Amino acid sequence: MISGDNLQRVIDAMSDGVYITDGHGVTLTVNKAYERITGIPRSKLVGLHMSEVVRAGYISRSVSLEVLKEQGPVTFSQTIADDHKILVSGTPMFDAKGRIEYIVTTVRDVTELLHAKRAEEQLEQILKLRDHYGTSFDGDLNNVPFIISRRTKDCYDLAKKVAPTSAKVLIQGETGTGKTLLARTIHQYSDVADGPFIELNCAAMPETLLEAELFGYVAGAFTGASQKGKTGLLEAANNGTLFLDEIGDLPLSLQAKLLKVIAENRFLPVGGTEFKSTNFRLISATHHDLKQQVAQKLFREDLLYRLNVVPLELPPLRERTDEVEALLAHYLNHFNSKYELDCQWHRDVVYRLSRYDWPGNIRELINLTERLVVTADQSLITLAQLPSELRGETPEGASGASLKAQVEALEQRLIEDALAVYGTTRAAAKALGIDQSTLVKKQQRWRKGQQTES
Ligand SMILES: Nc1ncnc2c1ncn2[C@@H]1O[C@H](COP(=O)(O)OP(=O)(O)OP(=O)(O)O)[C@@H](O)[C@H]1O
Repeated sequence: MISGDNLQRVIDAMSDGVYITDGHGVTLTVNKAYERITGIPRSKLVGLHMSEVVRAGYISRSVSLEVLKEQGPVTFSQTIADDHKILVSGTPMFDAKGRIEYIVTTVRDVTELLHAKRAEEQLEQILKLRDHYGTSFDGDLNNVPFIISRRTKDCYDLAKKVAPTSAKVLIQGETGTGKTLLARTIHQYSDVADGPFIELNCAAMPETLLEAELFGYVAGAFTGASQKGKTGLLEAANNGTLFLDEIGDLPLSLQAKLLKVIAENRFLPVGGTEFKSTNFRLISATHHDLKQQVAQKLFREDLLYRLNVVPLELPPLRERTDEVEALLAHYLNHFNSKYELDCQWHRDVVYRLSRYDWPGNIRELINLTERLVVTADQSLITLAQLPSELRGETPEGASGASLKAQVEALEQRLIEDALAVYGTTRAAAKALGIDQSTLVKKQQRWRKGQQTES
């Protein structure tokens, strides 16, 4: 049996707070951890009845009194000084006659645990965001063949040179020219390479959503906002890189807010009152001529100067024709192994494609290669398999079909091609200058047509 001083030494060695009363609720002792957690010295408590402890204002609620009332164990959580959250559990100890002899209460400070839980939740949220925004790149950068001509090499050389500095980089280039790949390269060669690479396409969503994604929001900031609030990308990119693609499409109101974030390294989440600090490497990209946008008052001049410390320009593929052959060879290999095929380019095809002007640039080349590989009837891909606009023929009018049918067929092909190049109905519709709903309706009509034919 442990008794007297030894019992006190034992409970003092415990990391949770311990509070012991007799069977009437009179304080017998507390341990050192209890004194530390609550800030109340033992000398002030010993001999006091729990109701007096409450009356004296040391605690707001006594678990021991509740144990006496319930004649059984009781647990609850409480907030004490400095916003500390404690978990209080009272357990009765009965004598041989079934009367409560002692009440032993343990007090655990769970503030740290809650912080850790909150941090865990935030981490989970950030990982989700990264999953959503950071994985469009498939594979390891080192495995990407940097198929680059002299002109593109200059651009990559400059990018690698400025990567270890904190200078802001603005990449200019048409869609599919490799802006994201270049931004990732800068990140990989930068001092924050171990941090996150967070990517946001500013043209992809409406203004309010864009603001919520970037700045995050506090719980209940607006109808439909999640209970927990949401970590914004500005915070998720902390100690890493934030890549803002299509920055030219950032609405003016958000341009002003972004400028402030860049100047102050802090921001207010939507609906929040407390600033959050953040520190990230900013890389932006656009296919627009931002100077022209400034002249049209669509883009803030002060923001342009901030972003454009190091301008990098990725030329369109039609100006890098010496890369086309290598790109065709590389992506043919890639899709051959992906689909376990053995397709080859006919040299006329390579010749023809080297002279094509690739409005969708490298992405169009990749999509075309995949399409040709998976639809090939034979291993040699010849000119006959190329879409007619790439073959350089004009088949329209030669088929004898009605004008309406021919227009429809042309429309269908243009939409299919745009989908192949841009990947989504929204982007394809935008490129073709039609509504997304119109494009989807047409697709549905064609699908129905196919079903009735078959
Ligand atoms: N030098 C290169 N060698 C091989 N593949 C490349 C090269 N540059 C880009 N690519 C590939 O081309 C595709 C398009 O590149 P990326 O997504 O970087 O273009 P982008 O300019 O960011 O396009 P968008 O403006 O539409 O977002 C990607 O699959 C990328 O891996």
